[in-house]
Amino acid sequence: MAPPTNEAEAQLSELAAFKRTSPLYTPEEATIIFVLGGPGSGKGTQCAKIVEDYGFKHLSAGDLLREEQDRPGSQFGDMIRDYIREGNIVPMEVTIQLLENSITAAKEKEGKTQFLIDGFPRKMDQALKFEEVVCPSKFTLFFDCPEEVMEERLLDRGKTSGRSDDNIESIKKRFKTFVETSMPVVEMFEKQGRVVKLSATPPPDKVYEQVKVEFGKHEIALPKRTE
Ligand SMILES: Nc1ncnc2c1ncn2[C@@H]1O[C@H](COP(=O)(O)OP(=O)(O)OP(=O)(O)O)[C@@H](O)[C@H]1O
Ligand SMILES: O=c1ccn([C@@H]2O[C@H](COP(=O)(O)O)[C@@H](O)[C@H]2O)c(=O)[nH]1
Repeated sequence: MAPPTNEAEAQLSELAAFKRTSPLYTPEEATIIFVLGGPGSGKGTQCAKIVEDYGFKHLSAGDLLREEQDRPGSQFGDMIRDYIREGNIVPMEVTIQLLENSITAAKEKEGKTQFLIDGFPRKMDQALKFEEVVCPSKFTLFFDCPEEVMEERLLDRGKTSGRSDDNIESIKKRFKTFVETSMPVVEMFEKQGRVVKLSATPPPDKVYEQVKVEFGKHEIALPKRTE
């Protein structure tokens, strides 16, 4: 077990986003789509397709946390490693600050205005705080998938992914966290009429066809090709 967890956790309230009381960006300045679904439901696979066609910036909360975990000198590295291995949700301050930094960088350096936030928010406090201090979301794309399908996909991915949590023990913990901690977030957004729910069981191209239909309904247009 990594020792500096408490020390790292004690630093969290010092992060810049948490000193604000209103969102950094308006929905006109940044179109935010949250992408949720159980572990292995195919969020990353669909995000890659959306990026190719629609030009969104894809920000995976899990990838950002893994990068921070491996960044030399990170004060949060050991803490993140423990949370991920146990399938738990890293304290929201870290994840929100990483997402905010990436959104700002993509806006300033790449001129991006549309963002897919993949695998986030996974816990109620993250959902509320992100919309309060970073930007309100447009809607949540939710990929619905049975556990047995997700388990088979993750075990298969685990043969080559090198991920510390693509093993049966961590997968079971991640499913539990998803049901107990993340589904209430989806249910809250659903009550607000802000969820687009799709079946993630068909093959990737079939799932993507549903995504495109829903994007059309929500007036998310394909960029005009110049050539
Ligand atoms: N519709 C699908 N049908 C079959 N296999 C799929 C489908 N979508 C994704 N996969 C495969 O399942 C595995 C998990 O997909 P992916 O990484 O996109 O899921 P994820 O929801 O982003 O997972 P995680 O939350 O664990 O990061 C990958 O190996 C991927 O190739
Ligand atoms: O908002 C988040 C998102 C992710 N985590 C942790 O990362 C792992 C892996 O996430 P993937 O989306 O499957 O790549 C997840 O199990 C959590 O431990 C998080 O803490 N907060």
